[in-house]
Amino acid sequence: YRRQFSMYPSTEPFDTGMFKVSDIHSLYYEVSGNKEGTPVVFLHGGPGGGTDPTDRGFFNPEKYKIILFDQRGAGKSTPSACLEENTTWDLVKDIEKIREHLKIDKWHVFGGSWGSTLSLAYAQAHPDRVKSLTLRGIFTLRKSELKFFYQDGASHLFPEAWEEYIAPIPEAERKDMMLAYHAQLNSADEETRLKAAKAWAKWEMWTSKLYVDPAHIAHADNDAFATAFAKIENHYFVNEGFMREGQLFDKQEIDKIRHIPTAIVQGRYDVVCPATTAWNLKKVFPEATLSIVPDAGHSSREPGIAKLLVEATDEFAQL
Ligand SMILES: CNCC(=O)c1nnc(C(C)(C)C)o1
Repeated sequence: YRRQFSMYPSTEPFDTGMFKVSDIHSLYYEVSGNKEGTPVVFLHGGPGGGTDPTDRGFFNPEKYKIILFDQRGAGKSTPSACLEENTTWDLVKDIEKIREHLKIDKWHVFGGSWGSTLSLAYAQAHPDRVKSLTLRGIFTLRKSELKFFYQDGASHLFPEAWEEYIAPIPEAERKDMMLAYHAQLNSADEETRLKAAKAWAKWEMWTSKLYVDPAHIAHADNDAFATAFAKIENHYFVNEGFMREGQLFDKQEIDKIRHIPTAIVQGRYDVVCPATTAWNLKKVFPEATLSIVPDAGHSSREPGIAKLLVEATDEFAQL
């Protein structure tokens, strides 16, 4: 099955639930695959993107106990799109709370885009809990990365989509798009919030694949998804991920994880999280393997990216 489709079939979860992690937040989680298998936690992107049942397909269900959860305010977690007590470090604590709740000692960690950011932050905070790292579309929220995607960079490759992205923002405010969107995404006016959320989400869905995928773009038409995705992403980005610039590359941080078996998979034509960040990571973390997929953009569903991600998890399942 895998040889033909790269990814595994999604098997139904044998455990799902809502797990209270603070006075405000409860997280949706699910466990599928092999109850006695080696555990892996999937960290979704965005932030605020939420999980999809097909995300289980990156892992052999006969070998892995597969844990998916929706991060604070994302997907089925409640309250939806809530920005209170929602920072990188709250999420790192949540991952540990879920690990303890499920009585797991150590687990594999898998994350793409924002999920790669959170995977690195979690592993550097708790290296003794991480069996391996599978990372895709490396994103570390440095100013240059955010500027390229939201202010001046990807805009030169997708001019028609860029015009739609800037449309809700008055000309006078376009010199700082993230800040201008922050005002509209948090407006008291619901129509303003929703219009901005859809335009923000649509920009990312338009640019996530090498070949523009109308079905992917259609995700931005879902009010609840667009609102959570846009509000939470923008909140993290205007706060630069609640990290020092380049923190995840600091020598004392990287040295905590250089012993962990790590696979990096990066699309050559990823315009959301360009390859320069994956290259920067490889330079400070030479023990990690880096595969640059010649015919792929950002999405984990690009055929060349999905294939290498599954090859990595197949290999790590033996650890
Ligand atoms: C800048 N955000 C990139 C990211 O984490 C991301 N891009 N798409 C997603 C979803 C697939 C979760 C929608 O996440």
